[in-house]
Amino acid sequence: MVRRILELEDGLADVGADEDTAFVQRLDNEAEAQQLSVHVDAPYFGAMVVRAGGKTSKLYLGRYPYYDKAGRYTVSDWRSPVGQLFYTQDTRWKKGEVHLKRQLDIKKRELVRVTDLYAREGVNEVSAREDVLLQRLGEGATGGMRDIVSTIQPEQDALIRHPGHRPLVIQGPAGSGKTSLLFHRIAFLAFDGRQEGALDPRNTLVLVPNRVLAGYARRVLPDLRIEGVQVVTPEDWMAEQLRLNVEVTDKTLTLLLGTAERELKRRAWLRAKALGDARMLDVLRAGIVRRYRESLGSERFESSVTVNFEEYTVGLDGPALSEILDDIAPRSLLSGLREAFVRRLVERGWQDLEALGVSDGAYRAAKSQLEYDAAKLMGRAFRAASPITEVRRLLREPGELAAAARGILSEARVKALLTPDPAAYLPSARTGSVDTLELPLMLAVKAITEGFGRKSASGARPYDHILVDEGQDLSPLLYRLLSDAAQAGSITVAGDINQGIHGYRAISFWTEALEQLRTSPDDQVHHLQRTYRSTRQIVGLASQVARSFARDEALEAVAVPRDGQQVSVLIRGSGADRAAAAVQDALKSGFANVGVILRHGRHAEALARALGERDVHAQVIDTQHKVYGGGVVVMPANLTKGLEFDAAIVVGADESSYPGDVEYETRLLYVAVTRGMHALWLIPDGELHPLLRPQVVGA
Ligand SMILES: Nc1ncnc2c1ncn2[C@@H]1O[C@H](COP(=O)(O)OP(=O)(O)OP(=O)(O)O)[C@@H](O)[C@H]1O
Repeated sequence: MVRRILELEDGLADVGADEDTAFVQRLDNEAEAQQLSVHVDAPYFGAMVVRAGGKTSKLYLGRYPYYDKAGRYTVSDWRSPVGQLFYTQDTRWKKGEVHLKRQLDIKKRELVRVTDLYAREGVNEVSAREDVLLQRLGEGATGGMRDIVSTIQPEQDALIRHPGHRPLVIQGPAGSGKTSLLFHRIAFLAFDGRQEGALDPRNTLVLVPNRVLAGYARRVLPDLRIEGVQVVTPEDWMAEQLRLNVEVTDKTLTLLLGTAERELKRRAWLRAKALGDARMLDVLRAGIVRRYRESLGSERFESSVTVNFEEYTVGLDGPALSEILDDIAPRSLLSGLREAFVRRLVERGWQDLEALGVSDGAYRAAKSQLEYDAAKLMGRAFRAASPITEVRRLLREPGELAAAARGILSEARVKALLTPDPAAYLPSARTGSVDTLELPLMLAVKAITEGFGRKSASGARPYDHILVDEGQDLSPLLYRLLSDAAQAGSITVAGDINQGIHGYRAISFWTEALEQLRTSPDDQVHHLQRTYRSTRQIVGLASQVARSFARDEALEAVAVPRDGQQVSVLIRGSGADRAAAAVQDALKSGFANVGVILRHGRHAEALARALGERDVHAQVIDTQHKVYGGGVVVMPANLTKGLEFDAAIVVGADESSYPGDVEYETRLLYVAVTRGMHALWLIPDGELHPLLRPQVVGA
């Protein structure tokens, strides 16, 4: 390959013939050299001997395909149908049979290791695959998400290749490869050899819980050769759809964590649940339609066109206009009620004009007059209120809200909805803010009135595919909106119901998401159980924490058989001394990426300063606006969601940091202790958290 690249480059300087031919030849050579250059360091990772049509041949499998013109050195794409044979336990496919599957570990042009995954002589495929995997998992973290192309496991492969237009919901414990799987799924769906047709990555949307994770995960995209994917947080996506540039608050969470008053907390919880109910879309639509209908009652639509010096007038009275409104209201959200109303009015007006004898030749002139008059009517009757104003007005006017909600929500939900906001007394940002509970409602109003979706030259269009990471934290209402924002059934959701930290405003069970996304009764939740990130010692401890709040829906994690050092608990000395000692220990053990995880972002700076005084230099990531690029960092637990480190050091591994009776806190503790790949240090202030203490069996 190197020789060929050199040949091509030599040729670039001097290509004979006339100038046009030379130009085309040069482009060809450049393209070939470029195609080859990505292969040089590691051209393939797998080889297979297959027998098909009476012929035995050897084929290679790589990250990028390469088709040698002479046909001697062909590398097939990992996403191709033949690629799938490599990842699964299957040895037969419709065209023939596999005789050998061999893993070739190549690093920087050197063959490091050869492992036969399957040979007819009887290698145990399962254990050989495991050996390769364990080898890979023992390697260090990279500070960004890794591509797992060469070691995709059979259970992951099946999900990556799930049909693109069928909704897919994946439940998996921390470290089971959910985020990796989502990004590899985009690469698979974008593969141009797919029978269903490749999707354009620029038309896909990936939602991740925070901006730090978005940056971390985005780094795997170039390796997978996908470009233009929009990776954002749900809040940022909603704000962008609404063209809002304000701070997003979560007052309910502040209240739930900040008050001891049970009754207040109960009311805040129930109100938040009601606002996130999927049927709120119907409530809002009913409210808007009712108001529009009331205004239309006293309106009249009239439009006149002059054809051949003769004037023709059509008109519709209030009841006829309301009928049109009722007819279009239940339609798709994408285009919006306002535009659909104008379109229908124009259609209807034209029909009436035709009935009066207006000929086809006058259509264009008539249409633009009708559009003008329809827009004028709409301006009068449907006062354009921004989604923010609309939602806030509705939430302030219990009478109107109750009238819209009756018959749609249960009495209990209506009551919860009408509860004045228990968190209203909390201060808001001076520059203006919206609350995270309001955002999906505002987006719903926008969808109902103006439409929403991916922006394109011809208006809003559905996304080719939407992928959601940490999907347990989204509300049923948002799922309902997302299912309309994507092509039918083209949505993939991954998450861990045990890592859900926003129960008050999110789904409680996966079925609540599935109900909104399902296109057939066969669509079910898929479960992952194996976890790849951490050693057995770390997974054992994390499972202990998870058991305190585990849902039946989530299977307990099973660690791959990889051992590491025991989890260390540091007791003596000041918190900063112990944290500094742990970081130094980690670095000495060869761990380059070390996460010092504490409960609150507001303490991160002080801790980093204290570490600095002890000659330990750490970057602080205390807000979503900072980028994690590897090395030693101090971070609050909530921002570490989805990230991983070689070693994690949990500072404040105690009940005063994570109160045991608040599920939000114990779930956050679970997130914190599941971030380390190879080692974990616990640094409690006082006694170790009860959930982290060694369990005494049979006591
Ligand atoms: N097939 C695989 N081969 C090699 N490494 C893998 C494989 N699957 C997952 N991993 C590794 O396991 C780790 C966890 O993966 P990932 O972050 O995708 O899991 P997750 O389920 O999203 O975790 P969390 O819920 O904690 O965010 C990563 O280091 C990833 O590279």
